[in-house]
Formats: sequence, C-alpha cells, structure tokens
Amino acid sequence: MNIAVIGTGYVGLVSGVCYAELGNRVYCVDKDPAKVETLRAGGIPIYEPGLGDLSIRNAEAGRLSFTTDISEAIIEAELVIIAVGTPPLPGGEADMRYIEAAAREIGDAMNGYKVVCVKSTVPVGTNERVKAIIASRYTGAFDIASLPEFLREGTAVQDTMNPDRIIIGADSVQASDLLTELHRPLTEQIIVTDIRSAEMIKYASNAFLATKISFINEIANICEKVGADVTEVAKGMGLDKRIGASFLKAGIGYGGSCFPKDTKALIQIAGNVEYDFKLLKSVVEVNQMQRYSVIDKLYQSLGSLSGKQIAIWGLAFKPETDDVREAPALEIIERIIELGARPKVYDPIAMENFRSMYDHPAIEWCTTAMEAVQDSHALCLLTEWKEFTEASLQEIEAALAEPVLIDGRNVFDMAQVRDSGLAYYPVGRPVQYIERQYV
Ligand SMILES: NC(=O)c1ccc[n+]([C@@H]2O[C@H](COP(=O)([O-])OP(=O)(O)OC[C@H]3O[C@@H](n4cnc5c(N)ncnc54)[C@H](O)[C@@H]3O)[C@@H](O)[C@H]2O)c1
Ligand SMILES: O=c1ccn([C@@H]2O[C@H](COP(=O)(O)OP(=O)(O)O[C@H]3O[C@H](CO)[C@@H](O)[C@H](O)[C@H]3O)[C@@H](O)[C@H]2O)c(=O)[nH]1
Repeated sequence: MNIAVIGTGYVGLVSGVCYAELGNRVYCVDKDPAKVETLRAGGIPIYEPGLGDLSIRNAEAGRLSFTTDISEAIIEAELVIIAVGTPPLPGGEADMRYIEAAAREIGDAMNGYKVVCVKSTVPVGTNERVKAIIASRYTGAFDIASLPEFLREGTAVQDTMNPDRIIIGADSVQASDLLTELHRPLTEQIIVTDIRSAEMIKYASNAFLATKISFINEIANICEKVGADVTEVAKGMGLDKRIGASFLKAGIGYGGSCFPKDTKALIQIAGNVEYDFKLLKSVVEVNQMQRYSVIDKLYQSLGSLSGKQIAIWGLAFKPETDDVREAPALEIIERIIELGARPKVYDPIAMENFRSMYDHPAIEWCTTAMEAVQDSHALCLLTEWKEFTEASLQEIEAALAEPVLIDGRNVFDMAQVRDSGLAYYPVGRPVQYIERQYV
C-alpha cells in the first residue's frame, strides 16, 4: 500500500517506519526542514529505542522516504495519515491549528480518491471538520477515518508492532476495508466503529489510565500515614482481573505529552456540552499535588531548603525517552529553586531537551549521575532509568553530604535500604519506620 504520513514526531515517525516494515511504501512529510534533513541522512530526531535501525533498514530498502513537500508525498498515496501535534491551549482545550493546516494542505494536494485518516488525538467532531476543510479545496471523491494511536513513548516500536487493539472509526466501507487490510498483519483485535466513538475511545482510554494513576497515588498517600506499603497493596489489587495490575505504580504523578493534555482536553470537551466531569478534574488536581510530595519529603528530611544542594536523577517524564513535555521534574526543580536550594541535575538522555525548555543559573548540569550526588544534601530520583535503579546504595550514601534519598518511583529494595545508612523516603511505603531507624 502507498501511504503518506503527515508529521514525523513520536507518532508519525514511528507509525511511518513500522508501516514500511510491514512492506508498505511510505512517504513521511514534515514541515520542519531540519528534521527531514536528519531523517534523510539516516538520523533520528527523537530518542526511541529500536527506531533508528528500523528506519535505516526500510529507507535502504526503498520503502521509506522523507520530504517537506506534501504534494510529492501524497501523489501516489492511497492512504494519507495526519499525525501532527494537538498541543494544549492555555484553557486546556486542544489546539487544532496544525490539524487544520494539514487538512488545507492535503486538500490542495489531492489528485484522486484517497482515504485521509487522523491519527492525532483530537476532540470529537474533528474528523468532520477535516472532511469539510478538504472538501472546500478539492471537489473529487475521498473518505475520512479516525485511527487513534495508543503507543507509549519508550516502547513505541514494540507497541506499534504488537498493539492490544486497532480502533478504526469510519463511515465508509472503502475506508474501513483499507485500514483493516493495513493493520491485519499486526492483530486480530480490529474494532471498526463510527468516527465520533473512535475519537472518544482515545480520550476515554487516556483519562481512565490517568485515573488509575491518581487513584493509586492517593492510596499511597494514605499508606504513608497508616503504615501500609502501596506496592503490596497494588500487587494485591492487581491480581483481581477486573482491576488489572498495570498503571498502579505510585510515584510523583503522571507527565508526558499525553495524559496531562488529554485529561484537560476531555474536561473541556465535557464542559463544551455543559457536563461537569468532576472525577477527571480531581484526577488532574491529585496529579498536580503528587509532584509536590517530593518537596514535602525534602522539608521533612532537611528542614529549610535554603542554601541546600539537591541532586536530581531524571528529567524525562519516563525512562527510555528524551521527551520532557510536562515532566514532573520541571515543576519540582522550579519549586526547589524558589525555596532557595541549588539543584544538581542529571539525566542520561533528556538533558539537552530539558535545558532548551527550562534553564536557570541556579541549576548545575552534571555529566554523570554520581557527579550530581557528590556533596548534595539529598538525592531525589524522579525517573526510573535503569542506570539509577542499578546504582549502589553504598556509593550514594558515601557521596551525599546528608544521607537523604527521596525515591519518587519506588525503585529500591526495602531490605537493601534497611542495610544502608540512608534516610529513605519512598512513595506510599512506611517512611516513619525507616526514619525512626536511620535519621
Ligand atoms: N507522543 C505520543 O506518545 C503519542 C501517542 C499517541 C497519540 N499521540 C497524539 O499524536 C499526535 C502527535 O503527537 P507527537 O507526540 O508525535 O507530536 P510531535 O510534536 O512530536 O510531532 C508533530 C510533528 O508534526 C509536524 N507538523 C506539524 N504540522 C505539520 C504540517 N502541516 N505538515 C507536516 N508536518 C507538520 C511537526 O513539525 C512535528 O514534527 C498528537 O495529537 C498526540 O496527542 C501522541
Ligand atoms: O503505573 C504507572 C504508569 C505510568 N505512570 C506515569 O504516567 C506517565 C505516562 O506513562 P506511559 O503511559 O507509560 O507513557 P506515554 O508515552 O505518555 O503513553 C500514554 O499516552 C500515550 C499518548 O496518548 C498513549 O498512546 C499511551 O497509550 C499512554 O499509555 C509517565 O509519567 C509515567 O511515569 C505512573 O506514574 N504510574
């Protein structure tokens, strides 16, 4: 199948490369010439495990090309996939300007029947808007379809090649047949539904996963007060098939380019039809507060933060990605600086992205994990990179000026921590017990 993918971000690039891997001929378009140049030279503008090799292999096989010219990309395409960004506007609603611009450009470049589908996460009714925009510029026949994307950053290639399900929202047999044929090699679980339901499935899925995270974070906060261990609680809950074990890891709140934006967008979508989505509003509020649990623990352990040096391990919103959009580290570091402390930060991959989003003279940018820890008054682990989870507690303790370890991701083994001299502050585990022993 000949496919054009508009937008070569985390979704567009991964999808384009994976469709090529399935044997399709894929043209990826981006309006950013620097990205296209990097891709043409065999590079990858994002960090995503496994993507680079796959991209090079398919480009060399002649199945994958990159261009800034949408007409070149869609001239032979049967399927055009829109995968541009839908970032949040200040009020929380999704910014549709990139989708609408892409629809206009597609409309101008159409040269025959094609199926145009929207993979970006978009409010209900967007596909109809895209159809209207294209129809206002192209009078020939075409179909539209919604094809929501469920990949996770860090495991995007694996998720794309092994999806739990494919959702196709279509109002024509040609569109649903074409998309079914494309995805058949990946899974039997292909759900064909109407366009509006497909658009809603994406937001509802992300909102539900975010709800699970905020729920377990609140349970964790209660566990801390009653002396229970949230990791045991989550294990016990997760064995109930009706609940499921995934997305029950307590931590410092969800971040990333999706959950924060999509929860707020769904609240807006509901608000637009005069529905007050109270549950989701609480999910967002709990998530915001959870980030500050790290600051509370710093206070608990150090008293005033003024003049203190705080090591930060992890800037990316999750491991195995360079994406720092809505990373909890941003608000935590800002707050640490406001309180008069000096953060010494380290992340194996996301330093550059973080620094271009937020820089401050109080921040010391370190080149190794242990450099950040050296002589700091506390270490805060914010992202569970393997390098951190495998770190030696003895080395950490020896390097710190005060033996305070705030583990925002519950990565360390409690028995090992007990054998160390560290004052350990995990999430939702019996902090007081450890404090009594070691502080
Ligand atoms: N990142 C994820 O993990 C993920 C997962 C599922 C769904 N989504 C959704 O997919 C969409 C894309 O997300 P992303 O993270 O890949 O975004 P991104 O910001 O990483 O990439 C978007 C790309 O589109 C390009 N672009 C914008 N307008 C264009 C145009 N008119 N023509 C050509 N290129 C254009 C930009 O230059 C950019 O490279 C969003 O709606 C997002 O919510 C993202
Ligand atoms: O039990 C958990 C699971 C995740 N997180 C946090 O939640 C955030 C999001 O993690 P994850 O879902 O793994 O990554 P994303 O790449 O943001 O993927 C989500 O957002 C994408 C964009 O819409 C969807 O496609 C995916 O299905 C959905 O999982 C991260 O900050 C994680 O640290 C937790 O705190 N506890």
